[in-house]
Amino acid sequence: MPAYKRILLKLSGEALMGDDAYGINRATIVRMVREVRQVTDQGVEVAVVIGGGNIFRGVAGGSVGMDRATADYMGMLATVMNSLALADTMRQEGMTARVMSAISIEQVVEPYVRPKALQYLEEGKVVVFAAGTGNPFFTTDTAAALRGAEIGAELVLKATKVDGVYTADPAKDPDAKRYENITFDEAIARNLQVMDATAFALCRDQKLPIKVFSIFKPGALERVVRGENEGTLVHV
Ligand SMILES: Nc1ncnc2c1ncn2[C@@H]1O[C@H](COP(=O)(O)OP(=O)(O)OP(=O)(O)O)[C@@H](O)[C@H]1O
Ligand SMILES: O=c1ccn([C@@H]2O[C@H](COP(=O)(O)O)[C@@H](O)[C@H]2O)c(=O)[nH]1
Repeated sequence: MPAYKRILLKLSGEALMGDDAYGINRATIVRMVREVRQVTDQGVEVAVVIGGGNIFRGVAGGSVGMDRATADYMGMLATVMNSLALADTMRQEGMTARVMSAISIEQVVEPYVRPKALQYLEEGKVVVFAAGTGNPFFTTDTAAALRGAEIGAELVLKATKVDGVYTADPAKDPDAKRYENITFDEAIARNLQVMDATAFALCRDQKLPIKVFSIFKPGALERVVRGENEGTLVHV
């Protein structure tokens, strides 16, 4: 039995690369979509925000010397590409998804209109929120917190490359220890980089809990949705 009726799933853009150096790995995106299908099949309403780190980030190497806002708009466009790929893969897997963009690009995807998004969710369609918040100097983690609050999600699920929140970046520090749960205040005070502080602060203020877990661990998403012990819970 699912423990939640409506969730906001933040999917790592970087994880989409799989073992490739760049872009979207076909087998990886199909695997991710099948994980999502396991929870939509149980009647859970799912909205998705996907990152753009597999293509472009405003603050990454490829943007050195660029105007920051311009680079950030490129990053937002990268998330539109990932959103289109995700929705199309969902279609191929027999699901119905709608992409809604925070920036105007109407020949490609429909604009984000909150009541329309709520209608799609009530109809059982997956809604993919593209282009982050629509503003430079933000991230898709903050977009996940924002849209999660707007649609009344009960939980934000951050599906990423690591299996929870650690005392330090586990990709860099082999001695890092994983938290089972941690408060927003502690995550912000310790400057834990798994999500940005803006996203943590927004979720804290809206009392919207976050689960951080690995997108590479088969069945982990379904276990989180069932309320089982998986990943790290960040809470008020
Ligand atoms: N304290 C920490 N605990 C867990 N992970 C951490 C921590 N500090 C840094 N990280 C790193 O943060 C990464 C997740 O953050 P980030 O949002 O950059 O990734 P993502 O979700 O894969 O990105 P995107 O969707 O932007 O492509 C992890 O892969 C991990 O290496
Ligand atoms: O609200 C937003 C969301 C994203 N951006 C830019 O896009 C890239 C990719 O997003 P990630 O969250 O890093 O995956 C990000 O680096 C920003 O450059 C944005 O400007 N505003």
